[in-house]
Amino acid sequence: MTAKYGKTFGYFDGTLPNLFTTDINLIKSVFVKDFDHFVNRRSFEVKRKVFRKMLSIIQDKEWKDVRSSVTPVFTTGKIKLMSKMITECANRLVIKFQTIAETEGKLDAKMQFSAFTMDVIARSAFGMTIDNLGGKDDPFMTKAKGVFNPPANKSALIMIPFVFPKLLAYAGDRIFFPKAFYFFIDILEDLIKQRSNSTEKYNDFVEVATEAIMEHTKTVNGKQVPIWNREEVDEIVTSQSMLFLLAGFDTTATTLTNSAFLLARNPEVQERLYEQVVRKHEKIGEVNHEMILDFPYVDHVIHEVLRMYPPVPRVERACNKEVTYNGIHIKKGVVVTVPTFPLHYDEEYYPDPYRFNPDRWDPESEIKPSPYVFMPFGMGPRNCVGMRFAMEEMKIALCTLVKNFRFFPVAETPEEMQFEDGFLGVVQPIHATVGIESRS
Ligand code: HEM
Repeated sequence: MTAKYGKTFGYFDGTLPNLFTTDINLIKSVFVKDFDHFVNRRSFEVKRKVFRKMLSIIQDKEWKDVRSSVTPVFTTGKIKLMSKMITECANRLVIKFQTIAETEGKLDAKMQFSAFTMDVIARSAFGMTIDNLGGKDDPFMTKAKGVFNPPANKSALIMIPFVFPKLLAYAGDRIFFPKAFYFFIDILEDLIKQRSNSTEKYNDFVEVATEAIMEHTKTVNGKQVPIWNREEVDEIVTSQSMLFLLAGFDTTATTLTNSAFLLARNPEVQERLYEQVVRKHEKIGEVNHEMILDFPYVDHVIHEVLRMYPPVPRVERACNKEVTYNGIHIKKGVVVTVPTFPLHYDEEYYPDPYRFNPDRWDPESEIKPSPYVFMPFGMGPRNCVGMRFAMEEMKIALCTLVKNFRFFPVAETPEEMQFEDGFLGVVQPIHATVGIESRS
């Protein structure tokens, strides 16, 4: 579409006017400079308990209050605490991959990385350690499939609430919130009840988020009082933990899958990363938070994976106050959408865009892209709140795996990554099988 109509053009999503753009100046204005005109995404009428409080759905002042309460969960200090648990999960993954390397010699990357990210989320958001994750009868994975890849995603009907958002409260409710959700919500509600009677320290998302949200105060008659009562705090924490699962599971699993694929297809990048991991490991002694702290090459590799295969194909903002840019008048109610694939493959911003080239992210590089045209995590004050956690998780997982294993293409590995059809959600890689051998 961008090749045919240019960087900015309009169309209707049903009744909803939508302005598509990959124009750097328009992106900068909408997502950063004039954020107060574009605070929300398109609005859905969600009435269900828990879902109605999710950060991605709530709007305006309520969004600002919850966002500023959840943000402290992802500060460096808190991430450092949670990173110990990520390292443990990555070490468990090594044991599993060792068996796979010795027996099958190839990896169903999407399945294995889904089990890994579920392990991390189960521990950090659900306070649980699960044995046999990724096993055939593991309920966490079975229910997660019901949530992430519902059969309805293959039907255009799932677009109804997007095209007619006011209908979500009625028509789309069942499609969007399948029963599998309640498996996770029940676990969270039980966990929060148990925790309220305990003094133990857990250092996980539920604990850190509860503390941060309870600390959030407002001024009433010159006094500081909590914004939310205990019941509201519990609902907000349950919502954000569910959203953690929704927003953090498939996106991270997909990016790790795409990384294994791109490393298998680009052995020179993989070897360079391996050599640098080994050197760092000799200094620090293990793959952990300290090791990945000042490690630019692993950053560049993951940036390039996210550029080539951004898991979220569209990022949007709804205009709440009209504004005009260079003759383009944007009225209240218009949705501005950035399609991430066309943006990340625009030759003006990324020379030789089909080449996997982590060096383009080197600060010394002549072709280093502008931050305003890189949107795997969205942009501006409403960008992905879990970005730092996701980067920590992916860096620890990649460094741990590259240190222990070598990925390579096998007969099933496609020349180029193929993606599933679907109307919503994360861009799903298919045929993501890669060969794996142990380095020891
Ligand atoms: C590779 C991993 C991930 C990718 C590519 C990703 C991508 C995105 C994108 C594109 C958005 C929309 C941003 C915008 O509109 O500007 C978003 C929002 C969000 N993400 Fe992520 N995400 C990832 C991991 C995570 C994780 C691990 C968490 C939770 C810990 C998370 C929580 C959220 C939340 C809560 C929002 C809504 C933010 C708001 O509306 O204020 N994401 N993410």
